[in-house]
Amino acid sequence: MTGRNVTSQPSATAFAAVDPAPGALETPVVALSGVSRSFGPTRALDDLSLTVRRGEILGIIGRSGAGKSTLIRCLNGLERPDSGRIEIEGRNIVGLSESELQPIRRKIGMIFQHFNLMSAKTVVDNVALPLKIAGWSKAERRARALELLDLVGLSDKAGAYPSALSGGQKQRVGIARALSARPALLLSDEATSALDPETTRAILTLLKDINRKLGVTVVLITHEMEVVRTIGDRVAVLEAGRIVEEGEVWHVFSDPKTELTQSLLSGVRPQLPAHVASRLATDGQEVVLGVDLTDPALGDGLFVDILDHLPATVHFLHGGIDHIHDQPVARFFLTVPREPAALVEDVTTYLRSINARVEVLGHVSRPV
Ligand SMILES: Nc1ncnc2c1ncn2[C@@H]1O[C@H](COP(=O)(O)OP(=O)(O)OP(=O)(O)O)[C@@H](O)[C@H]1O
Repeated sequence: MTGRNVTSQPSATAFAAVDPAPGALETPVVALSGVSRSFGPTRALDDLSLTVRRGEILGIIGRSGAGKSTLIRCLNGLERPDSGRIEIEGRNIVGLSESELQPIRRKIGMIFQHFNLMSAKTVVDNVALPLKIAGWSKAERRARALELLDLVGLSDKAGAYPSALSGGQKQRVGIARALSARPALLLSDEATSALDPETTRAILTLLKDINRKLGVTVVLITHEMEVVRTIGDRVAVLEAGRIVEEGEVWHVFSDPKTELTQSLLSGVRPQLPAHVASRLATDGQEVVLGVDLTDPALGDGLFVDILDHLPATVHFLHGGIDHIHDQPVARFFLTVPREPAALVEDVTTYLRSINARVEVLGHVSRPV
């Protein structure tokens, strides 16, 4: 069997990058086209097309019922679409029999919100389980499982049972198990949703590390925008079984185009202060502007220059500069007096001239 040789240097082997087949580098790890899946009258996936590039971390976000779980189940062959193609490393898996799906499922590791560990098995046996199913010898699978426990920082827990582990440790075991058969693709279904913020950060750091060191492509489904923002390279927004917005994380997070994305990201982007938002009206002496800007010079004084450039009657309400994957992005709110009439236009023209996106959010009466 290929890919099961174990060397005498566990860590080196565990960290070795996944070797793609010749020519596979250009093939996306996942390519979906025109995938539909209905349950009675509900179209859970609706003519969905999506490509996952090799080596990337793709976050899939969407409201409850958007079709995220159905999508992930289609990717690992647990759900059959009514129509469309699902290619895993170039092979269409739609229509394959269970036995034909087995080797493809081995290329896909899966981690879950509630870890799904076997309570009657030790940590090392949990990690080795997929290898047992794949027919590895006892010695080989134990050696591989120990390498992976080393990779996830749990060498000292090999003989423990899951009940003796914390949530974060259980998820590390889940990650080690998912990686045991050297998958090309790791599917993460709300893997940090049951963890506290500190443990979440540690698990995300581990996932990013694994992605970079092993070259494993990661698709993560989550309702936690912070997760995508922290480790995602790209993000796809799902609504009613379709992708409604897709792009690099820093780009989508700094300039979300659809109302759905704006609403999903409201917790991780500066928002209009509540005392102003509650008073927004179609009339009032002050116009409220929302401004989004991405520019490498933002961190080098551009932000201060912009504020300096504005007339003294324009007030900065709230916002600032953030960094998403080292890209400085600014989002802020201004009030501009409605009179003189040309002022709002002058301010808007200036901000647009430096490539900011400016939105008139409404009016408020003084005092703001
Ligand atoms: N086995 C099923 N039988 C009937 N309806 C289903 C089934 N699976 C999913 N659905 C429906 O398909 C739609 C998409 O469901 P899905 O579970 O994929 O959404 P989701 O985005 O994962 O939601 P959540 O975030 O709440 O888990 C929903 O309307 C759901 O009720």
